[in-house]
Amino acid sequence: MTDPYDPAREGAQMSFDGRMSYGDYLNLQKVLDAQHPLSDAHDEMLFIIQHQTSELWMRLAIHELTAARATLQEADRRPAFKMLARVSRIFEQLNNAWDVLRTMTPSDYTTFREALGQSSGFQSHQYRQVEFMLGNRNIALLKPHAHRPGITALLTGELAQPSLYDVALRALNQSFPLPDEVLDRALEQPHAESEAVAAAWSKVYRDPQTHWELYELAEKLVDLEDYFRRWRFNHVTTVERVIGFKRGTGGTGGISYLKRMLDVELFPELWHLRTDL
Ligand code: HEM
Ligand SMILES: N[C@@H](CC(=O)c1ccccc1NC=O)C(=O)O
Repeated sequence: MTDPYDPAREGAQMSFDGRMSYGDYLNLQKVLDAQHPLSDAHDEMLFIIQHQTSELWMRLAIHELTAARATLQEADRRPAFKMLARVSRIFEQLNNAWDVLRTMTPSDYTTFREALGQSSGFQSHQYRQVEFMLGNRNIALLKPHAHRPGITALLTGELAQPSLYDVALRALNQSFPLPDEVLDRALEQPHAESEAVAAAWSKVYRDPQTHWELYELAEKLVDLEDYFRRWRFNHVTTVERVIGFKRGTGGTGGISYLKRMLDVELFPELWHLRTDL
């Protein structure tokens, strides 16, 4: 009989007493100890993990968007493109994750929906931060966080900073001067569509060779919004599939609210210029 294969013979480290191991580095004890279903429903674990993993990916998206926004204000903007491409891939990842959640039927969900009380993704502060960073700003949506001063400060701080699109427009302004009302807008509000901005981006798209960096930036933004729209669509479709037209636990009309959000345009000029090219 041969001895069982032992990776230690070729040097695998097998002793972690006093040495940092995989779980230590990743703080797995904390992460894997954070799932506490409130009911006996089998599918509640799926529901919790689906949301927790989404929040982790959003954490990375915020990290990347923060760095991309800073980099777009530097002399060499190109490293930002890689970060923006990564954010699109994160949304692709979140989009694919709906396939797992879709295995939960309305019958499965109703077994634990009541346990959720009035909690809802509507109160996700990371999601709200992503929306605010991308420029979909609305001070009314700070209210669910009023009881958490730290989070309110974070979101209010976000509304005081230029959005990703604002910094892109400042870059555009260096080649095609834009009106003051575009550059000095009230930051806590969403960007208002502007003909001057559309005209400037159109010039970029009519001569990409000359304006390659702006062209690349514009396409990275369109790509990002494209994936973000798919997330919204997957969400509303899953919601209709699972709860139909019931009101949301967060108190909104449910499908009616989410359908309204499908109309949001983050970078309107970049979509509208295409008709006239
Ligand atoms: C069965 C699954 C789900 C159902 C039935 C559902 C339902 C809803 C409903 C009805 C709303 C509207 C707000 C309200 O509650 O009144 C909402 C908002 C929201 N949900 Fe979900 N959701 C589901 C899964 C998810 C997942 C997996 C995420 C990922 C994090 C998520 C994130 C959000 C966010 C961020 C909002 C706020 C959207 C906005 O303000 O534009 N939801 N959801
Ligand atoms: N709004 C959902 C509940 C829900 O989906 C939810 C509840 C708690 C934590 C995250 C959730 N996900 C998205 O809204 C509902 O009305 O059933």
